[in-house]
Amino acid sequence: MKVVIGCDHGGFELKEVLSAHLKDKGFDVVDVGTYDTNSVDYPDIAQKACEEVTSGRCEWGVLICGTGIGISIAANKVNGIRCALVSNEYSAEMTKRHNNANMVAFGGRVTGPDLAKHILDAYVGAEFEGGRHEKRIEKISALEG
Ligand SMILES: O=C[C@H](O)[C@H](O)[C@H](O)COP(=O)(O)O
Repeated sequence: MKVVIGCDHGGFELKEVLSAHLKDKGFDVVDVGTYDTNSVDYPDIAQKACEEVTSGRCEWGVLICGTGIGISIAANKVNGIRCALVSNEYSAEMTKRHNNANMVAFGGRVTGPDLAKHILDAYVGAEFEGGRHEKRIEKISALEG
């Protein structure tokens, strides 16, 4: 399965860790940058990564900035993207089960690498439940511009 990963300079180190982790788990990882710690603007990275998902080239994606906040806000402006900022395993699992989130965001300056890997595993291991959650997601889509 193809997945996308992207970060700004504040998320670069964690991106490297999570990208390697996803590859170890057998995912085909599309890395849209950034590729070093030079300063970049997270909305530009969010846009690139979201395009990989909305186009269907990637199934889902991971975004990382310093806090995870800016890049998730930017991603959630893109029609069709449901990006959850996650900092614990329960939320990561539930955002797949209930929100069918197609992107998860991390704060590279917030969440340590080992915890982040566990959080990502919780998301990867969960399944969307459908049912009553379908119509709620339809209502989210109806809010899109
Ligand atoms: O929400 C925004 C992110 O945390 C950015 O990574 C952060 O604002 C970048 O800050 P700076 O340019 O001071 O490294």
